[in-house]
Amino acid sequence: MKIFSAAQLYEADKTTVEKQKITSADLMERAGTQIFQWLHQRLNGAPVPIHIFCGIGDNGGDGLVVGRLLIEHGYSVIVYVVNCSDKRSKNFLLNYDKIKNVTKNWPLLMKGEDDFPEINSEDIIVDAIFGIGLNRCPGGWVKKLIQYLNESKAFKLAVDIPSGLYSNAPLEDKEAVLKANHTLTFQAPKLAFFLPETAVFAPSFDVLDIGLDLEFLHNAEPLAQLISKPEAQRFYQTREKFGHKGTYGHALIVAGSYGKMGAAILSTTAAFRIGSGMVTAFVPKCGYNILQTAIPEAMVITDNEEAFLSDISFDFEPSAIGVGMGIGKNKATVEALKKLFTDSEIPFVIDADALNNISENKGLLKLLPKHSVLTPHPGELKRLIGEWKDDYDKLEKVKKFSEKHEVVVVIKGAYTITVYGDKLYINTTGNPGMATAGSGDALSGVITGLLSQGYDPLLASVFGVYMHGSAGDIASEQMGFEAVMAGDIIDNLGEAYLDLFAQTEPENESSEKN
Ligand SMILES: NC(=O)C1=CN([C@@H]2O[C@H](COP(=O)(O)OP(=O)(O)OC[C@H]3O[C@@H](n4cnc5c(N)ncnc54)[C@H](O)[C@@H]3O)[C@@H](O)[C@H]2O)[C@@H](O)CC1
Ligand SMILES: Nc1ncnc2c1ncn2[C@@H]1O[C@H](COP(=O)(O)OP(=O)(O)O)[C@@H](O)[C@H]1O
Ligand SMILES: [K+]
Repeated sequence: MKIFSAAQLYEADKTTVEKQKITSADLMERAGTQIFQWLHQRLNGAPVPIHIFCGIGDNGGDGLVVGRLLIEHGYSVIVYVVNCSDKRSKNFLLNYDKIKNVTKNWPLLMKGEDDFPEINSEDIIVDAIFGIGLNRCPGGWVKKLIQYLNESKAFKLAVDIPSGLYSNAPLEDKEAVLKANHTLTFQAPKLAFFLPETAVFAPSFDVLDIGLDLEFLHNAEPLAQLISKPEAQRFYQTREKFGHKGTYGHALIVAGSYGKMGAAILSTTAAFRIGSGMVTAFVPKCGYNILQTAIPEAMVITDNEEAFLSDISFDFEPSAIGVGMGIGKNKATVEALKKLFTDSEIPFVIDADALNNISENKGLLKLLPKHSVLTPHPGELKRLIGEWKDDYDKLEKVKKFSEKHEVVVVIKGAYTITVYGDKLYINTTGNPGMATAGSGDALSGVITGLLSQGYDPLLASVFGVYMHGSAGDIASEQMGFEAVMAGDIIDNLGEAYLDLFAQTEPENESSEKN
């Protein structure tokens, strides 16, 4: 699914009105109707008080449509107009008149703090104050209203985007944004929903299709691509009936040091589980027995040193190399990395201490084979590219870094973002159960294993991140977030493959009605 900027959505809006020969008010009616249906399906006529806060733009107009439809269906609704400006939009005014036709009273005009209503914790708040047209940070009593609503325990449903959040620009004041419980967003998710500083305001969302022009949306260059199951299914490369272990490549995992041999075990196992034909682990001497015992399927080559890596030499040609997990920062290891990068031409997956060693010896970057994959968590990324002002600044810096060094950068996190040149791919799988030691080692093994099978570096990254998160989701469903360990993510990679093409249960009839 594509993520568009606010400007693109306004364009899509305009094109749709022209091509479908409808008015912008018709489009607003569609949008408001979708929100109404979402609520109606869930509330099924329940007499719960619904407080709808409408701004004076088209987001407010949507709120008025929702209010009118709810009132027509007998719900208990109070509509407020957050009267922060005289410049009411045309479609706001049209729907302001229309709502008067279905209710005896005009909506309540709010002009300041004295007008803040009492809201009970069982009530529902619909936030239609500001949408993607926000052009400055909410201040004064409107900011106070947002804070007042945030303090309420009532369920908060945001229309299109939580008020105070820019769809694709940095946060100015985190005290002036509505903390929605759920957001119903029109046509396409907004970039702000996926970035750490702003995602907290939209922790869950549904995308409502309001029928914007498909041709426009198809041709528009998105800000980012969202990677869900349909995209992952397209990336999957079928296993051949007559394939043999050589067909699926020979991955080399260069990992481990004294006390951190687990990292090597996790990456090696993950490379196997994602489908690598053969995997060799290159470890310090102290890891020999450990690896051979833990993973009989793997071949093991050892360094001359007992406790760390000092000379990474091997006499075969791997189809992919994953390096860095638990290797430490010994001087000899830095030299070994220099030689490894210089001698190899195939793309690497570079993780953990290999990244930290690069950060401290930036010259190493120039030696990386083109299209290598770097998998930093936020701390490693900071060491690599320096501090950033906000999430948007971070993305711009990573894009430049990716372009300059011709590498794929996987920014790990709750929504892992893969960056290649100026393209962004945002992953949708994964959960807080994966915030556990070694889950990153599992990911680097997964991506190395996919590279070894012939997935190109960008695909291996985007598909690998999806599969890793999906395996984590399956593990969490089975055992709960807290109990998940990195090994459980790896153990469920097979289930993640099965899930990729599993038939979903048909919805039962009653939930289809309405
Ligand atoms: N573009 C589309 O595809 C569609 C948009 N629709 C709705 O239209 C919304 C966008 O509507 P608008 O462009 O009218 O903009 P908004 O309704 O988001 O709000 C902008 C209005 O509030 C004012 N404003 C902005 N920031 C303010 C602040 N901090 N303090 C006080 N006033 C402020 C602006 O000057 C403007 O009048 C969308 O979010 C969506 O809800 C839907 O009705 C239908 C389709
Ligand atoms: N809250 C979360 N939601 C989704 N995925 C997460 C979450 N926390 C961590 N992860 C994933 O788990 C992995 C953690 O990697 P990393 O921090 O390198 O761990 P380690 O260094 O312990 O191996 C990443 O792939 C990250 O995206
Ligand atoms: K809103």
